[in-house]
Amino acid sequence: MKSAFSSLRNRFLLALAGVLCLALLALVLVARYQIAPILLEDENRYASAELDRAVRALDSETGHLKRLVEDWAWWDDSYEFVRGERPEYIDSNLYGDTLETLDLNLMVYFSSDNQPYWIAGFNDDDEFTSCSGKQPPCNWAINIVSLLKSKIEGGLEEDTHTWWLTTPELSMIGMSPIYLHDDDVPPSGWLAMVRPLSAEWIEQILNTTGIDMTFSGKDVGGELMSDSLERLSPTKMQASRYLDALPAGNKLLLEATLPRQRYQASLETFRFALYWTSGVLVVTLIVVLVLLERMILRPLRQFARFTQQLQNQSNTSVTPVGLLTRHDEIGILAREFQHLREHQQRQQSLLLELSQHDHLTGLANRRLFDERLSQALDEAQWERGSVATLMVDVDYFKAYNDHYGHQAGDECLVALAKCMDRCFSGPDQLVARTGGEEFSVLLPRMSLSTATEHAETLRMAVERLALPHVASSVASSVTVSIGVAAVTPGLSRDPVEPSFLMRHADKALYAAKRAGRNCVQHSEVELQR
Ligand SMILES: Nc1nc2c(ncn2[C@@H]2O[C@H](COP(=O)(O)OP(=O)(O)OP(=O)(O)O)[C@@H](O)[C@H]2O)c(=O)[nH]1
Repeated sequence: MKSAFSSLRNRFLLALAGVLCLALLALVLVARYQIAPILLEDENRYASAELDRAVRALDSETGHLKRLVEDWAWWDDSYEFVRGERPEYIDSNLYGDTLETLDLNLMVYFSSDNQPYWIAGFNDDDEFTSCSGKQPPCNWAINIVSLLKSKIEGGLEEDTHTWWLTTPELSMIGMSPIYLHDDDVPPSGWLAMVRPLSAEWIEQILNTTGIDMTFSGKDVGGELMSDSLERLSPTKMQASRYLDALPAGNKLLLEATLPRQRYQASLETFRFALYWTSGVLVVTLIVVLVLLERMILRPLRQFARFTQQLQNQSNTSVTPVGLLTRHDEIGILAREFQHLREHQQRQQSLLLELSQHDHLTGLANRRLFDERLSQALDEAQWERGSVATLMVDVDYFKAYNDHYGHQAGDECLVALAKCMDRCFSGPDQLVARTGGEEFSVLLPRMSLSTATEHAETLRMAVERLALPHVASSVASSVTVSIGVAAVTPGLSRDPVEPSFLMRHADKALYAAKRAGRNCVQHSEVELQR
């Protein structure tokens, strides 16, 4: 688990996925708390506008009834009829066909003292009756007549009035004062017409408006009722409006079932945008990951592999060219790393040089001499060859220092070192400063006699240098004593140790010193066979 999160790619993927989820959550929250309320508010306005449209259609219907009732009420014959001056009016006008043609189920004439003068209409059994208001056959209309009478007595401000009626059946009422056509005389009574909201009438309204509506009467006890909207399903909603109606306390309830396609279409558009946005975000995530992999992670892994190679294998691994030639930050990192590595390699070689060489003469030091002697002995072991060594010591060097000074002593040592280097410049031959004024020479693949000859050559070469040494008891110039030893390791039962050979060379040097100095002595090496 820990290693999964230590991966840059996994962490980046996780971070991007988190950002993606947050973005989607933000979109959903915006949809829920910003867009959905706007869409619902828009739907409310749409429902209200549809109700207004339905009400305008109903107003148009009451307008028709108003004009109809005015036509009759402002007819001179009607005026004379309610005054009792035209009894033939009944037979000429008030019969069943007339009401059917006019879509009415009741006509009531009120006399000027607000008493029902004549009633014509269809009773509960749908039989046409026409009678004086006080006669029993018209008792079926008593309730509605008394309702209209109370309206007239309550004082009507306008000339013509329309109302909705809820009982005994849903109807609309139109009333008008009865006037004489062209004389400016007071009205003589009232004419009321009642038109039922028949199935045919409702169907016609539905066709005209295109709105699916139902009508019902409600006794709300005079309460103020406001519009309401109920969302029945994702595709349908029901908008309701209460219209003033008679008798008092009643309302005509208009319920319109409306489609929700506006809301659905907007929602669908938003969903579409949401899906596309999500898709684009996911594609962006994938593209970013691919770019991250190609531009950053892959070169970083290559870089990491290279540094592992440096640790595990060798220091000679080459920094991949692809990394060095990049122009971005990874390229800068690779180049800086390369510079650091080169600097480190230079420091390393310098340290190696310092650790293996003598700083005064530049010759190899004892450490390097011992290493190379050991290698030479190993090789000679397999090749069955011999290895020779010389030990060279400056004669009376203390006296030289005392006489010429330490600085001159140093210069003398440097001159001797150069001389020895010149004498032993063959392959694998090595001259080392192994002590203060003591030098050692490694001569691989060389016998004791040849090495002794070379030692003699060196001794004479030093003499030829003719470095003045007035404090010496052996000569007027600087001289050296040389001890020579050689061994053939292949002849030995056990491996020959470097110290073993050097002990013999030291022994020979000691012999040369005892022999009066400025001479060469060699030592025979006896091996355990
Ligand atoms: N100038 C100089 N002197 C050194 C250096 N290293 C050692 N010496 C001197 O070399 C001298 C060696 O003296 P000894 O060991 O007594 O040997 P010697 O005087 O040469 O006598 P024999 O070896 O017996 O001939 C000492 O005085 C050291 O101070 C060096 O790097 N520079």
